[in-house]
Amino acid sequence: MKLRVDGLSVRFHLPGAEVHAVTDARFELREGRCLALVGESGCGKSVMAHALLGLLPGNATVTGHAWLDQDDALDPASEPAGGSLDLVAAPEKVLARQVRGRLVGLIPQSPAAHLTPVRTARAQLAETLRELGRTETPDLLARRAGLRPEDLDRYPHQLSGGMAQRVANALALAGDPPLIVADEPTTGLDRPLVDATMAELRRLCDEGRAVLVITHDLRAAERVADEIAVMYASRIVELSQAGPFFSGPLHPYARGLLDALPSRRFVPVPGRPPELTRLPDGCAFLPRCPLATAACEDQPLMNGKRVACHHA
Ligand SMILES: Nc1ncnc2c1ncn2[C@@H]1O[C@H](COP(=O)(O)OP(=O)(O)OP(=O)(O)O)[C@@H](O)[C@H]1O
Ligand code: NI
Repeated sequence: MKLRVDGLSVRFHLPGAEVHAVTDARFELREGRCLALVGESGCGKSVMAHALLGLLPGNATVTGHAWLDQDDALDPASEPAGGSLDLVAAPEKVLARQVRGRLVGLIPQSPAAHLTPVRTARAQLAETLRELGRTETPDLLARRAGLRPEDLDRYPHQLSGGMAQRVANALALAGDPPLIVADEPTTGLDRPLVDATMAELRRLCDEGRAVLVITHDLRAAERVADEIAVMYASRIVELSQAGPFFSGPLHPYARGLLDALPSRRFVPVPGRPPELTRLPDGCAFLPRCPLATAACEDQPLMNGKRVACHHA
């Protein structure tokens, strides 16, 4: 299994404005690997994830491709067997019946908010298993996710943050999908739970799944990721192996993000990102960039390199 995102763009149409939420994203992610997508709030991370699952609202236009190559999927019986499926072009029927939960599992941004308040965790797991045509019991699924059977008798408001996270993980894994997308899986969790969640994602990866984790917690990303994609104002501006990235980020924005960490210089990137309704023709980071020159009025592109910057 391999995900190949190729020229993916998302625009939202609003009265009198167009939001450039994702622009020309390109990356690959294969089984056994974890890619962390990092960047400030509002840069387009969740929109990218939702585009892969066909979960965007009606005012969105998605262009480009997101190929899911399934030649060696975890479960060879999964439909459609073999071949490639373009998640962007796939009709909703295919996404609903074959993709969501079966090929791509989503661990949503706030797990508790995605659980139905009036039903126990067990009832929700049972329903998801039934929909996916799986024969495992909710208890087995829960045990794999680190929950005790008695936890499943609880309603969402009776679950701690960590337990709600585990229920969300169990739901995302119910259909044994080869690709997991985790959108800010550690929001609101304390440090030990962040570390436990990251260790769990790493385990899913080491079992042979592909994991795309979205986070603005670089320390968490460092613990789990093989590769890092840095997003700024709708574009991926650096795409690198994790080791070289953390020892020497190339994009001035990526350097700024790392310098902002308490364990490093603890100096935030000055200024604010631009509005996605009014992006400049050139480099969107120009007004905040210590390296900017007149050359930056031309949009820097990755063109197969690690970084989109005229000066890095
Ligand atoms: N339905 C929509 N209509 C219009 N604009 C939208 C819609 N959904 C998202 N956006 C805009 O798309 C941009 C990207 O949002 P997104 O949720 O992907 O950010 P993010 O990087 O995930 O941020 P965060 O870290 O805060 O979750 C934002 O400017 C947001 O306002
Ligand atoms: Ni988000």
